[in-house]
Amino acid sequence: MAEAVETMDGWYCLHDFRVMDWTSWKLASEDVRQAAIEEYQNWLSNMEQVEEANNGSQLVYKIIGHKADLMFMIMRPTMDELQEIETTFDKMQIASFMTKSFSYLSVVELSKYMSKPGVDIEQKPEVQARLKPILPRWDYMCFYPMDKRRMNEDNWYSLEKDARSKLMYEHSKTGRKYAGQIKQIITGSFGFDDWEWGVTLFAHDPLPIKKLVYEMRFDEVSARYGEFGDFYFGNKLDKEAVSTYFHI
Ligand code: VOV
Repeated sequence: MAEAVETMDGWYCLHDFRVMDWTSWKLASEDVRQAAIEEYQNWLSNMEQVEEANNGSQLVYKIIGHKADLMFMIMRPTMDELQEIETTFDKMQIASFMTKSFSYLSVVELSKYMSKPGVDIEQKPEVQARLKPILPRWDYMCFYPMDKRRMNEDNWYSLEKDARSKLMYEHSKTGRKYAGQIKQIITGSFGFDDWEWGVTLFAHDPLPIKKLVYEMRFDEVSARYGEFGDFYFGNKLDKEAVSTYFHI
């Protein structure tokens, strides 16, 4: 039996996708729309305070295409907080103009493939900062879930740890070429959701995301073992731009 790699786990994470019912929104009175926007902005302000206190982080993206209109990426120290945030949001006026199209539940995960035996890197400040990240305010975001294949000869989970480490090292070399252009957050979802990992990529420009994902397809770990779900791509929706976004 192959040995599992140890993981370090940080904040819990919910990717929550909503579709806006623009027809009902247009039919609502100006007063109802205004009240819904204000309630939503207050909610965002409360969430920002949590982030300022370093107790979580969140971002909202406008998704391009028909899979969703908005994506909320919310990170908190506990799963309970995520559940509470989701319920609070569902009870708000603005949510009655939205339907839920997809969600993804996971926890920030770093594996110990790259760490030296006998060295506990988990308490290092830079590792803690990656496990409990304040999300980058970068303009573009790409999210997709993925699995490692378990099929005939190509079974990631029966590969020896050393072989997996080598493949992950090659993977990291490709990733590092995009330093400064792309930030990645890998969240693990074994037992929490339908896929094994969530991949969230942030960039200042959309194109490096395409180039990185394409280049990685040729790394053995992706070419042989990668299975991918739906891709979501969006641009950031700041609190200051909320009124413009919802304006009719
Ligand atoms: C910005 C680029 C970038 C960089 C630098 C990078 C580096 C690294 C390192 C160093 C490590 C291992 C240690 C750790 O940190 O866990 C990982 C780990 C992982 N990655 Fe990665 N990855 C990137 C980017 C990156 C992308 C684009 C993808 C999607 C793959 C694709 O083909 O679409 C991905 C996936 C993963 C996954 C699923 C894991 C966990 C696998 C497991 O079996 O445990 N990743 N990754």
